[in-house]
Amino acid sequence: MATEARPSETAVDLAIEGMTCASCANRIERKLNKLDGVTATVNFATEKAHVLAPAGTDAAVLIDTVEQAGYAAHLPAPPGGDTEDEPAGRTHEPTDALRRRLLISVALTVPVIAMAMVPALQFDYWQWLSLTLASPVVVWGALPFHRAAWANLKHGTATMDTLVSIGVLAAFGWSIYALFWGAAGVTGMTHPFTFTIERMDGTANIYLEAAAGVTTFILAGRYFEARSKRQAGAALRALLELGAKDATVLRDGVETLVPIDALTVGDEFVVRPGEKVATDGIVVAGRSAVDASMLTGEATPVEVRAGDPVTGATVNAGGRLVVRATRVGADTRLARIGRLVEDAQAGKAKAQRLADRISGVFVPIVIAIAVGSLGFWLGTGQPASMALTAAVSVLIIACPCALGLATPTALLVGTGRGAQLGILIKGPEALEHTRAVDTVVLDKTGTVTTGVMTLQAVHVPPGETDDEVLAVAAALEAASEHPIARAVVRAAPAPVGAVDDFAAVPGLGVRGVVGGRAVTVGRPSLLDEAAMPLPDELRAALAEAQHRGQTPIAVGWDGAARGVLVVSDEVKPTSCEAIARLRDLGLRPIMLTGDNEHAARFVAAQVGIDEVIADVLPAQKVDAVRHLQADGRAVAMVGDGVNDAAALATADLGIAMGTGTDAAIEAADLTLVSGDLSTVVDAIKLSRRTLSTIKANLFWAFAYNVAALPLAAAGLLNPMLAGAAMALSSVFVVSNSLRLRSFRPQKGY
Ligand SMILES: Nc1ncnc2c1ncn2[C@@H]1O[C@H](COP(=O)(O)OP(=O)(O)OP(=O)(O)O)[C@@H](O)[C@H]1O
Repeated sequence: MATEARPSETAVDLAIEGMTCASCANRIERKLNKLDGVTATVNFATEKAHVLAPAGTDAAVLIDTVEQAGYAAHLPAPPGGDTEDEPAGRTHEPTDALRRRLLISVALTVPVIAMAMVPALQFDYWQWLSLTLASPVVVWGALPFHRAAWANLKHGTATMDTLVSIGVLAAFGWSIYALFWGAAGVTGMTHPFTFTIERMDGTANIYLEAAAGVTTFILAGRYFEARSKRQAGAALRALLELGAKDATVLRDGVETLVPIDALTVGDEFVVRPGEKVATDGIVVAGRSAVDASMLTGEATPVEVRAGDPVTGATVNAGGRLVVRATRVGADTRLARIGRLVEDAQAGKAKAQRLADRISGVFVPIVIAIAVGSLGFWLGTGQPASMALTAAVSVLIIACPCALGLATPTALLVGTGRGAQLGILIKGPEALEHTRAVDTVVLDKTGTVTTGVMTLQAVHVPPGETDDEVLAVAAALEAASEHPIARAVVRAAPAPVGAVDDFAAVPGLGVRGVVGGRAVTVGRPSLLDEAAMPLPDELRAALAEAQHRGQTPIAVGWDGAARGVLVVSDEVKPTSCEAIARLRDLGLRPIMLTGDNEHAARFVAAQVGIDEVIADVLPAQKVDAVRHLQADGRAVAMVGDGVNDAAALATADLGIAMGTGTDAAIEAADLTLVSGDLSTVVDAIKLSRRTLSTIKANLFWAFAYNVAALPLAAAGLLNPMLAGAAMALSSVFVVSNSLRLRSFRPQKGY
């Protein structure tokens, strides 16, 4: 997850060009971090740098620093703004150039390899034709590697490109020497492969097929890598491009089409059937069904009418709507989703940080091993050709490009696929957290239930009227965001007066002054505290409502309890199945709620949860999670409310409902856009699969390097085969990551 900027800092995102390997990202990161007060994360897969710099830092300084390191940087186009131009103009071009370079190199390399391998093709002096064909490949085909190696050299560093460049040039240089000054150019045939150690003058051997072959294989690896990287990023771009491009604004009854940027908060705009909702807002007129499947993966359109919120980029499936804009530009839900996904993709998993560090020290060590094996074989009296083969193979095989790609590509694809399904994964840490989870703690209201409460009954003692109690309670509750408060306000008979000195007591209720009366609404204990104990008949009504599984709240003012309001909500249609699926996954569901025990058990029984922790205050929710953790459980917490935020952050894995409060979403590791509980299972499964993909990638990339190095140093690997194997390992890692694209939720989409 990318770190948030503090007030004294600014966050700058830069698009970086010219990185060829993960160690380039490391270098840029180190350079930027050397600047005073700067913390930078550079991601090779997304080709972006996320920089936190002291407030007022000029982006030009950062760009300069990147350029000094030998790469190009520029400020990226704003998300949702020029996104159409950006991928078409910028990202395709380097891939096309790379493709041309690759195709020409392939055409020149095939005959070189064929001549070296098939004795029948070795006419007299064939080596000179080989040289003619291989030279452009080694010089021009491998130019990106040479250029990068040169830039590195100037800065006293070495990267993967250094290995490739030295390896290719060494093989080529040797061949030239052998042809012009040795015996290679005069005999009819040489044995190009050195699996067997030849005890003869090494100058009879040339390695042009190796030099050209390595270049071509690595170019191919880079090309496929670049292509896959683009494909992987496409999911996110598709998401950001979902937004409407213009809006039909309604001013003084006249409809005008304006570009989306011209829309401001408070504007009313028209959405005709089939059109996209321009931005987040509240319906002020009309009735329709809105299809939000592109954001939530939820196939069934949702009914909306005046007063209901709608999200930008969703599609109006029914009638004409007039919507008042509440959020525009970077504040919209779509923009926020985009940022969350991008942040997630920019993050680095712990394992990857280790891989980055290793590849940082790896290159010099490899060069040392290469020089060492060259010296060793020469010292033991082997022909120079054999010693050179070993050294070049070491250089080629060691390039741990696959290592650098292991995490970013899997994250890119996994989080991209998640975004399509309405599962927002905050970063690699979130993935690591899903691994061990064995217990899922679920908040009740808004998570297992719809969170839309309705007033069921009003009980008043003699001398009070239902309407008055309700009206006074509603006046106070109008200032609260709680689902209970909304139910009371909705049910109130007439508009009621304003409230002064409003105070919410989390998990207990609300207090304030309405029309000169000091009013308290909430749990009976809150009224007890205010010396307004409930009379017996109200206590009886309260107990009865609780037994029915409902939520009663007490109302009192001026020193006396005035009534009991009973509210309840319904279980979400998908909750029951979701709990069953959580159990299938081996997870233990527990309900944790601030509501009364009876109401909690009533709901729990409907969805198949048998463990209930009820009557907990918001602060105690954290304690409950800690308790479970102290028992050795790895806890996932699913919640939606402000009162859940601390528990979400405390849990090993916090999962927020996208329909919930911002506080909950900020605190969570995963956000489920749809607010559908059954997505929890998919989210855990997708996260686990992404994590295991990362691990498999890292394992294979590492195992390959570790296993192949000694073989190469022993002179048992031909440089060309080393090049092919190296390229294949990168391609393997990237395609393994791409398999995450096929992740399918169990059902319902
Ligand atoms: N605005 C309010 N008006 C009336 N009662 C309230 C209000 N806020 C809280 N309460 C009382 O406090 C109790 C606990 O509230 P809290 O917000 O902690 O949990 P909840 O949201 O109802 O349930 P959950 O923890 O499952 O989300 C409620 O059941 C209610 O009795």
